Amino acid sequence: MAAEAQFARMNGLGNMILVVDMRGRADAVTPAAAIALNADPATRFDQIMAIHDPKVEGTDAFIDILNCDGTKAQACGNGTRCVVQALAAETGRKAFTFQTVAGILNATEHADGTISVDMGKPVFEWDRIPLAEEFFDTSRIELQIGPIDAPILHSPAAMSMGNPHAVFWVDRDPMSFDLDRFGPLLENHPMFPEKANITLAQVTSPSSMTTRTWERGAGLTLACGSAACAAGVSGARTGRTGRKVAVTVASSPNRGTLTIEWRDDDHVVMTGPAEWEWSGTLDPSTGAFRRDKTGAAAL
Ligand SMILES: N[C@H](CCC[C@H](N)C(=O)O)C(=O)O
Repeated sequence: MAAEAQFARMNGLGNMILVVDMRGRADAVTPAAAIALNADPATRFDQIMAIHDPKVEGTDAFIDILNCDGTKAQACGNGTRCVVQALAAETGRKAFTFQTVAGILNATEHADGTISVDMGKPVFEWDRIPLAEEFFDTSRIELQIGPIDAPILHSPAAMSMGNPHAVFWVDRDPMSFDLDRFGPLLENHPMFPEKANITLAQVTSPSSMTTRTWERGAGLTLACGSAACAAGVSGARTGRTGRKVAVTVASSPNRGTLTIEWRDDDHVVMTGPAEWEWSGTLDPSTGAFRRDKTGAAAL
């Protein structure tokens, strides 16, 4: 048993997030705790964002990210917005700098409550995504699913946003595809030695698209922020869209939208909402938890 840690159940466009306050202590949320928390309907989640004391000067915190199957993720856009909202509510500050295993992220809460996260630079080199095969141009890799002469999904754009992504272009609503069937096959395809997050994207105008994602380590989620970044960047990279797009996440409640801008300095900035649901305390080694009685937004 470990000392209890405060946590908040939050969401970003429906992407279910547990923000856990691990500051001032040396232990970590264990994979076993993640699996136990995910098994309880009250705390079922897509990602845990564990806030640790900063490890490098100039950052406010180190963020450890776990998927609901207990594996680690290098990036989580929706979860990062949740962390910003929780820390902004606690401190009154509006701007934060975080360290993750994927690098340093700057984030800001705006006056209207939306949050922008600089998700860093996209990575296109095949061996850094990583892919199992060498591709000079990863904006359209050879990979398909379905009958060989009439593939259902084919030629995705591959890239890393800190975590690996494949974006398949589709010409109808992404909700009309059996992503629960294709998702696991593609996530675990030998092309992706570290697996991949699989997104279907329908371009609806030069400045808008609709997406749906099968997440590595989490399956079908209501929304995935880093996938929206990957789709936005891939749209611009392949000439389908401009560098600023409204990404409607088809699977999210009310088909919510994230704004993705691939800036001229190569950084990708994601802007969208975060929502606090309730708070409690948990044991980060076992996942045993208690819900707070108070209704106030807090960690
Ligand atoms: N939901 C997250 C992505 C989690 C990524 C994770 N599934 C992985 O790369 O293993 C997001 O909003 O960006």
